[in-house]
Amino acid sequence: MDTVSDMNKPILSVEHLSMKFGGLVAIGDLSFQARRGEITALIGPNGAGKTTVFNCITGFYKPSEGMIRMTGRSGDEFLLERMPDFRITAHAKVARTFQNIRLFSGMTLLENLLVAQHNTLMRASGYTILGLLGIGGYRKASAESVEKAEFWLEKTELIDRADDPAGDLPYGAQRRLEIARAMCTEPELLCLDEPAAGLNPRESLALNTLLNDIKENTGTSILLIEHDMSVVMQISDHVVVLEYGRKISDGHPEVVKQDPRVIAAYLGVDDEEVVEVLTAVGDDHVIEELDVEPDPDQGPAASSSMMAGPISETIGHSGENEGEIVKVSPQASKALEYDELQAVRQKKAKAASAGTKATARAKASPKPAAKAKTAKPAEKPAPTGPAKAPAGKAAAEPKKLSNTLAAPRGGTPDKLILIKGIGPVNERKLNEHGIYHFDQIAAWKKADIQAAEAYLAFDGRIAREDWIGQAKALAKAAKPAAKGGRRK
Ligand SMILES: Nc1ncnc2c1ncn2[C@@H]1O[C@H](COP(=O)(O)OP(=O)(O)OP(=O)(O)O)[C@@H](O)[C@H]1O
Repeated sequence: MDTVSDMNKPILSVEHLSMKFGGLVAIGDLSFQARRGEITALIGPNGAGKTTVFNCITGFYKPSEGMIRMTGRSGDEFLLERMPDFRITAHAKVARTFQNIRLFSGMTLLENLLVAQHNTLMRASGYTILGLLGIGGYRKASAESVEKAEFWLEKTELIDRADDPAGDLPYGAQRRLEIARAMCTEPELLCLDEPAAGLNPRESLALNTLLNDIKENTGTSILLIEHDMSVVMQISDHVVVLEYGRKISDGHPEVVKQDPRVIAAYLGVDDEEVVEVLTAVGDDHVIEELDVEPDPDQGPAASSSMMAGPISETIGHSGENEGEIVKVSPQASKALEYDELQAVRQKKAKAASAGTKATARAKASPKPAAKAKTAKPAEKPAPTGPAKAPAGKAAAEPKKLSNTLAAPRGGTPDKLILIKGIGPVNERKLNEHGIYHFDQIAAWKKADIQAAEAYLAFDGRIAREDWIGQAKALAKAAKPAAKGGRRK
C-alpha cells in the first residue's frame, strides 16, 4: 500500500449527499472534503443541516443519496453510509460529541472515560469471566485504560474532579469531559457538535487551545460544527458553509469570511434590506419575485426549518420517491438573494454601458432621431414612491411580548443560544425586543409565542423545538450556578 499518497488523501469525502425527511430536504446534493490532520468547520444558520450531516457521517441517519468515504491512516477505506453506527465508531474510528451534552451524569468523571473504553477492555478480557478476573491481558488493559482516562482528564483540566459525579460539573466542564471521553476512543476523526455552546470567553479560549493540542499532538482530524465565530475563525484550517442544506462556500476561513454569500446567509441580511437595494437599482421584476407569498404547502419562506434552499430550484430523489420533485421557495436563500442582486447589478451595468455607447453613437450619427427610437432605453426611471414592502409584511401589525425588560438583569443577559433553535442572529433579535433571560422565555404564554414567532418569522418552531421546556430547564440550572458565583 502506498502509505504516503494515502496519507495525502482527504480523511473524509462527502459526495452528493442528500437527506430527506418526508418532503423536507435537510441536505441537498452536498459535497465537501475534510483533510487529514486539519480542523474543518461546518457552519451555517440554524436549521442549515449541519447536525444532519454529522448524523449521516456517524451512522445515526442513513442518507437518502450520496456517499461518505473515510480513509483511515492505514489506507483502509470505509463507506460510512453503508455501515451501522457501532461499526463506524469501532472500525472507522469516528467519535462524536453532541449538541446537547450526553454524559452518564451519575457516574464519576473517571468512570465516564472508562465506559468509553469498554470495547477495548472487553476484547482484552477475551469475553470470559476469567479474563475479567485479571487473567491474561485484562489487568494490563485495565491499567492502561485508567492511565489514558487520567491523561485526558489532565489535558482537559478536570483531573481534580476525577471522582465527582459528571452531573455535578459546571456546563463548560461537562463539554470538556465529552471531548475527553471521545478522545479516549483514540479516534481518527473527531466530530464536535457545537463544543463552544454556552462557554464563556475564557472557556472558549481554553477550548481553542485544547482542540489545537489535539490536532497537533494526536493526529486526530477534527470536524467541527460551531456558531461561535471566534472559535471557528481562530482554529479552523478550512470552512464549509451550508444554507438550507446546500453548500454556499468552501475554503480558507479568511476567504469564506469575506464571501458576500456567506455574509448574506450566515449573518442574516434582512429581507427588507435586500428589497431596499433592489428598489434602489430599480428592478421591479426581481422585487416581485422576492415578494411572493410563502407556498402554504412548503411552510413559511423565512423559516430555517422550511424546505431546502433554492440554489437549484428542484431536486429529484431516488428510492421509493424516485422522480419526485421537491419544490422550493425562491424566497428562502439569502445566498441566492445575493446572487440575484449581483445579476441585477450586472444587468444594470450592462444596460448603462449600452446606453453610453448608444448616446455616443447618437451624437456621431447624421440621423440621430431615427436610430435612437429603435434603441432600448438605457435606464429605467428611478422609482419615485417609497420602497415596496414584501407582501404580507406591511399589513402585519406586530404583536407585543408581555414580559420584556429594558435591559438585562444585573447587566448580563443569559446565553439564549443554549436553547436549541436560537442562533446568534435570533438571540440578537430577542435581545432587541427585550428578551434577555431564560426565565422570560420560560414564562411565555400563547400570545407571547405568537408575538415572538412574528418577530423571528418562525412558524410553529418555538413549540416544535420546545423552547419553553428548554428555557425552564436552563433557568433552573442557572440558579445554583449563580449561587456558585459563575453568573453575576
Ligand atoms: N429527524 C428529523 N425529522 C424531521 N426533520 C428533521 C430531523 N432532523 C432534522 N430535521 C430538519 O432538518 C433541518 C436541518 O436540521 P439540522 O438540525 O441538521 O440543522 P442545523 O444546521 O444543525 O441547525 P442548528 O444550528 O439549529 O442545530 C431542519 O429543518 C430540521 O428541522
